[in-house]
Amino acid sequence: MSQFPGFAPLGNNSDVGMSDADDDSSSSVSRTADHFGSSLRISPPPLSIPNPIANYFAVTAAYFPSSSMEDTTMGLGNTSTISATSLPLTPAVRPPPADANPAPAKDVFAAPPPPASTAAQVEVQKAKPQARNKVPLEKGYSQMVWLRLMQTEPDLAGLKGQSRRRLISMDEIKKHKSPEEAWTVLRGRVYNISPYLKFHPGGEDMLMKAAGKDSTALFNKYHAWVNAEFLMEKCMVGLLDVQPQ
Ligand code: HEM
Repeated sequence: MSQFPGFAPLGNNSDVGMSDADDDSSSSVSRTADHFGSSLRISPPPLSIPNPIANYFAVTAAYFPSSSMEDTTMGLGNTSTISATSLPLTPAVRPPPADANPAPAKDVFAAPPPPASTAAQVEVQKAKPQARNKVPLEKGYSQMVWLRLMQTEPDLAGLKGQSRRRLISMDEIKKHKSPEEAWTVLRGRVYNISPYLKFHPGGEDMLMKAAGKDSTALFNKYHAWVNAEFLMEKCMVGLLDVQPQ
C-alpha cells in the first residue's frame, strides 16, 4: 500500500483498491475491460476488405482462363495465382510483345505541319507590338490640361442654360458636323466634341469621323477601354431620343 491512498506509482497495481488475490499477472487494461464487461471489446477487422481493384481481378478471373491470371509482375518465373484480395500493381492480362523496330504511327487525320518559314513568321507577328496611332498633340493640349479645363470651364458643352438631360433626335445631331460645332452619340449620350478635338490623342481628323453620327462602334473599335463618360462629362448636351419620329 502506498503512503498516499488512491495514488500508486505507474506499473504497480497493488494500491488501487484491489485485494492481493485479484492482483494477478494480467495487465491493468485487460482488467479494466473485464470491469466494464465484454461489450467494450473491439472486434477484429473483417478478413477481406472490399476493394475495387480486387473486385476487378475477381471478375476478370471469372471470365478468363486461370493461366491469364498468373502473376508475371516479378519476371522471376513466379507463377503464383493471384487471389481476389491481393493487390497486384499491374494488369493481369499481358500486353502484346513490343516490336523490336516499330513503324512510326501515322495519324491520317493530322494536318500537315506548316513549313518552317510560315511558323517563324507567325512567331515574329506575335512578338511585334501593336502599332500606335496616336498623334503628337499641339503644345498646351495634353490630357492634364483637358482635365483642368473640365474643372475650370463653366460651359464646355455650350449649353447656354439648356438642360443636359434633353432628348435630342438623330436629325438634330446630323446637323452638327462642323469642327466648330461637332456633336456625336456615344452609348446613348450626345456630346459636343468640338472642345476636345485638339486634345484627342488619336488626332482631330479621327475624332471628326464621329461628328454628326453615332460613333459608339468606331469608339469601341479603337479603344473600348477609354472612359469617355468621364472625359466627356462636361461636354454632354443631352440624351439620344430613340423614339420613332
Ligand atoms: C468622344 C469620344 C472619344 C474620346 C473621349 C477619345 C479619347 C481617346 C483617348 C483618351 C485616347 C488615348 C488612348 C490611349 O492612350 O490608349 C484616344 C486614342 C485614339 N482614339 Fe479616341 N476618343 C474618342 C473618339 C474616337 C473616335 C470616334 C475614333 C475613331 C474614329 C478615335 C480614334 C482614336 C485613335 C485611332 C486613337 C489612338 C489609339 C492608339 O493609341 O493607337 N477616337 N482616344
